[in-house]
This record gives sequence, C-alpha cells and structure tokens, in this order.
Amino acid sequence: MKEYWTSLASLLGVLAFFQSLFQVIFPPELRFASLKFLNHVFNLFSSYCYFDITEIDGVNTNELYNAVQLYLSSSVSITGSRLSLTRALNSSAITFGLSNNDSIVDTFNGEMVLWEHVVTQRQAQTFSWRPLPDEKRGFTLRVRKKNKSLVLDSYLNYIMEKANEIRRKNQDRLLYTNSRGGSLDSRGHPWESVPFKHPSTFDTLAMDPVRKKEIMDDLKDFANGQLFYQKTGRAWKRGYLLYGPPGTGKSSMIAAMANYLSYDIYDLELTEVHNNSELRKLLMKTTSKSIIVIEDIDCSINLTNRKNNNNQSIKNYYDLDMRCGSGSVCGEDIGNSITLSGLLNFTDGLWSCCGSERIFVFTTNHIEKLDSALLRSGRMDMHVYMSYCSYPALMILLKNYLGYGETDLGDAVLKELEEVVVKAEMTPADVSEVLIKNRRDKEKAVRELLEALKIKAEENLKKQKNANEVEEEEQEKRALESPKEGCELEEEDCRQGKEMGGKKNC
Ligand SMILES: Nc1ncnc2c1ncn2[C@@H]1O[C@H](COP(=O)(O)OP(=O)(O)OP(=O)(O)O)[C@@H](O)[C@H]1O
Ligand SMILES: [Mg+2]
Repeated sequence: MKEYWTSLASLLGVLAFFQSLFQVIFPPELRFASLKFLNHVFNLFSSYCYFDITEIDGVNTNELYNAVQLYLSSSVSITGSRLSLTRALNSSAITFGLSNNDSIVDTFNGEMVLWEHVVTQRQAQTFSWRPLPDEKRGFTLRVRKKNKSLVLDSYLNYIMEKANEIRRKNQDRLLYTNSRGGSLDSRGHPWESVPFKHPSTFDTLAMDPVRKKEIMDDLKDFANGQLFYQKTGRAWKRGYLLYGPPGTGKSSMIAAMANYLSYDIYDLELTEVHNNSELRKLLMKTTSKSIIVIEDIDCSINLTNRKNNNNQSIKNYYDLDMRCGSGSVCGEDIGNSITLSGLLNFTDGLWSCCGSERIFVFTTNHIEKLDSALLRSGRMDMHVYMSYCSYPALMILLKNYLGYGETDLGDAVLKELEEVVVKAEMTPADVSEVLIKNRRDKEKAVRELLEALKIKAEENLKKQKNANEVEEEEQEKRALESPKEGCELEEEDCRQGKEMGGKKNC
C-alpha cells in the first residue's frame, strides 16, 4: 500500500514538473491557441455538440437558465442523490435542483440528452453596476450532432413551456375581486387580489362519482385543448352553469376546479360594475388560465332580455322578492345599466376572446329564473346540477369526515342510510354539519346523522301530503267554479277516444 502511495506521489510530481515546464517554455498566447486547436480537433471528431446556458447573460438574468432549472427539478427529485432545494417568493412549494457539477440524463422525442450543472469560481470582479455572485453557474447541454435542430426547434421551447407550468403550479393561486367598484389601483388595475388557499378538491367534493369524473375529464380536455380549439376555429374558453339549492357545493366546486387546473379565480361582483363598457374593461384585465366566476347570477343583476327591454314584463321574474326569496334582504334595487346583451358579449362575443384559456362559471339557486338566451347551448357549455345529498355523495362525506368506508359500517345501517337519504333531501352542507359536530365520536356521528335524516324525511313527507291536499282542494274548487269547463274537457276527452277507435260511452 505504501508503495502505491509513493509511486502516485512521484507521478504527480512528474506531471507538475511538465506543466511548469510547459508554462515556462510556451507563452500564454501559444498555450491558449494550442488548447483551442485541440478543442477544435476534439469537436470535429466528436459526435456530440454542446450548448452553454449561463445563469447571467451579460448583466441580465438568463430566463432560459431558470427555466431549465425548474424543468429539471421534477426529474431530479426522483433520480438525484444530492439536490439543491429552493423556495421562490409567493410560493409554498420547494423546487429541487441539480447540485454543483452534477449531471442528469433527459429524454425528448426518444433522444437522450445530458444536462450538466457547471459551477465555477468567478474570476476577480470586473466593474459592474450590479454586483455579480461569486460563483459562475450554468448548464451545459450535450446532444448528438444529428439532433441539434431538434433541440433548437422544439426542445428548448418545450422546456420553457414546462417551466412556466411548474412555476404556475408552485405559485399560490390568486383570488381576484372587483369589490373596489370602478376605481383602479396605482398600476391602473381594476382587480384586487389575495392568495387563494381553498382546500376544496374533487376528492373532498361530495357528488355522484360518474358526474364528477365527467366534469374532471371535461376540464382536462379543455386545458389540453389548445390545438383542438385552434383547429375548429373556436375561442379557447368554456362555460359552466352550476345550479342547485344553497349548500350543495357550487362554490366548493369552483374552488375544486381552480385547484385541479391550477387556475386563478376572478370573482366578478356584478353589482359593483356600473355599465357594459366597465364590464368589458374588467374582462380585458383578466389573465389567461383563469376562472371568471359570477355567483348567484339571478340575484346580482336585473337581466333584461336583449329584444324585450320592457322592464314591466321582467318585474314578475326579477322583482326583489323573487330574486332573494321573500323576507330576505338583498339590497336596494340595483341601479346599474348592465344588460343581458352586455353580459353575453362578455362571455360570448368578440371581446370574450381577448386572451385565452378562460373558464366562465355562473352559479344560481334558481335556474328557472334565467333568461333562455343565457342557457342556450354554446353559451354555457355544461350545465351541472348540484343536488341534495345522494347516497354516493353521503359515502364520500362519511369517508372524508369520519374516515369510514362502506365496509366499516354494518349492512343494516348502510341500507337505512340509503333508503332515507333521498327522501330527506338534506344538503351536503347540512350533513357535514352533523358530522363535524360529532367527529370525535364516530358511532354517535352516524347515529345522529341517521336520526337527522329520518326527521327530515318525515317532515318532507308531511309537507308533500299537505301540498297534495291543498292541490286537491284547489282542483275541486276550480271544478265547482267552472263546471262548464269541466264538461268541455270531458267532451273533448270523449271525442278523442272515439277518433282513436275506442268505444267510449259518452
Ligand atoms: N358537495 C359538497 N361536497 C363537500 N362539501 C360540501 C358540498 N356541498 C356543501 N359542502 C360543504 O358546505 C359548505 C357550503 O357549501 P358551498 O358554499 O359550496 O355551497 P353553495 O352551493 O355554493 O351554496 P350557496 O348556493 O348558498 O352559495 C362548504 O364549505 C362545504 O364544506
Ligand atoms: Mg356559493
């Protein structure tokens, strides 16, 4: 062993001797030229070419360097043994990076490329307005010469796109609101934003799993559909109308959509918008990859039909009592001049296409109050009914709140739950309340839930009976008040029976 170390030391000594001899004999210019020549010869015979992407390009930060770092972070986190970790501003996620002088293999279109993270000490600082870091960092990309055009044409673009995607995913979602009315902030922006951290996801959303899957697939198709929309000449946007009773998860669904696609949300308060042109300006200031939400569309605006601008006829539909339910306070009559056609232009007209990849979501508790112009196909592409708690939805809530699967509950309890849940017409919000209240004692939670469902089912039955009785009484009253009408109906019925070949005895 000792002999090994002595021979290694003497070899290093000899090498150092020749290096200093080389430096003494050859002047620096000659040394540089010969190295350059050697490098040239090496490149000539090598089947690879190399791209250097430095962190700082002159004095500016090289965006491509940051993009490569982000892009490689996903594969590095799996394969790397030594990683550098960073967390960007406004981000709650950690990104992984190649550590100094480490390398990683990537594959693009079936071709292998090698990335190396090169970190060297910076030479003595030259004068710069901006202090430069002590280390010079960069990536070197090695590709086969035959793939050079592939890299320049598509691989680098692909990296930039992927990096943007990762950046957006890592960044906190934003929730924008126009609650400041028409006033602008110091940068001329009509929207105010706050970080959006709603925990609702499609996993936590209690609804029919088949319908849920349909919506998720539709969203994914939309997000990946740039080419499709281009090919078919359609604006890259999609509309969803969520309707159903209060507490069935319409707002939770919007949050789940935003979390699923990593989109920002623009919560448009129509009562704060004074006219159609203000609405248009708001739309122009939204970014792509966002969801524009108008909640309670039937409550927020006096929607007048485009052709029929006669307020009198609309009064029946949209007077305050109808809009907010009798007794509830919805504010004074809204004195703005947004019209239905303004709103339709916002979602559907030429203006809606400024920017792309946007989803419009309207919610309402009363779909029957909406103008048919708003409902026609192509406008709101998907109508989603958020229903009272169904059995599959109940199972999701039991799993989320109590950790119960179907096998954890007895057959008898499951059967009872299944029978009573539809009759009870309880909202997921009400069911959640019972479960949250008793979450420490799971058995008690199920017992109380069953009890609450039975009480509600009973009430509904009574209500239904009363309604039927009232209806019957009214029918009898009508029949007594206009016996002639009843006779005419009977005669008509009889005539139709005869025409169809029946032997009616009239
Ligand atoms: N389908 C659901 N899945 C899971 N949780 C739900 C669901 N529906 C309601 N909830 C629970 O009830 C609460 C209220 O629901 P949400 O605000 O989404 O209802 P909504 O349909 O938007 O009601 P509104 O019509 O009054 O705006 C939520 O915070 C959520 O915890
Ligand atoms: Mg809501």
